[in-house]
Amino acid sequence: MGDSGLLLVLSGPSGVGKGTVCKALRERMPDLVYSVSATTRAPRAGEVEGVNYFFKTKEEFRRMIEQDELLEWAEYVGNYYGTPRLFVEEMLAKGRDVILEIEVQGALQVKKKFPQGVFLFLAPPDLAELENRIVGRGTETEETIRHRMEMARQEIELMDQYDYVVVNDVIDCACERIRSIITAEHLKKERQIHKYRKWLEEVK
Ligand SMILES: Nc1ncnc2c1ncn2[C@@H]1O[C@H](COP(=O)(O)OP(=O)(O)OP(=O)(O)O)[C@@H](O)[C@H]1O
Ligand SMILES: Nc1nc2c(ncn2[C@@H]2O[C@H](COP(=O)(O)O)[C@@H](O)[C@H]2O)c(=O)[nH]1
Repeated sequence: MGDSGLLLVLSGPSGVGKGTVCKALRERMPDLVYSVSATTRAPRAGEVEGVNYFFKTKEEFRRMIEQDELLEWAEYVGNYYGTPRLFVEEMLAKGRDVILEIEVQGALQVKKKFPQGVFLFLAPPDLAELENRIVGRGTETEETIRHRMEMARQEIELMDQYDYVVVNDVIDCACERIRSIITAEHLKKERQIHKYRKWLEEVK
């Protein structure tokens, strides 16, 4: 057992507010490292290469898969999304807490590879509010909104596979709930490390 950082996986349906809550959380917890994903989706207005995403062609993305450069990846509503593996591993090894903001198929892949991660499902107050948020963001076509809402219904069914469900009713409240979870997970980990060191001393 090393002193590596926590791997936090924030997941949930499109439009629930993962990006918004994650941004608020990072402002409150500046030491938290954000994992920038790779995607084949086209950049939205204002999105910056290397900040919001690493934008890739489908060929580039497939090459990343073949060369085992991704911790997880998924095809979501016609595009590929994935987490660059090396960056996450290096940051964790340095003892930094890393947060992934990813959809559900990818989160469940990470859970298989890295069960000691902390898996958080961000849930909407209800489906009508979820749809209001996706529509209100103004980034998707009607067709994509319909597809993302279909995905949301399937994703919500999987929420009991997560360690925590956090309702994003009010941004500040959701953010504080996640902050409390991170604090509690750190205390839990420190207690485990302490027990492990004590055991090592006893068997010396
Ligand atoms: N608690 C909240 N109350 C009201 N509106 C919210 C709340 N949280 C987020 N929003 C709004 O909902 C919209 C979607 O939020 P956001 O883009 O953060 O969702 P997301 O889960 O990251 O979506 P995606 O998975 O598609 O990237 C945004 O317009 C955001 O301002
Ligand atoms: N499995 C992964 N999902 C990811 C990753 N990065 C983002 N996402 C999720 O995809 C959908 C759509 O995102 P959008 O930016 O097009 O709205 C959303 O749920 C993101 O959280 C990733 O690396 N892996």
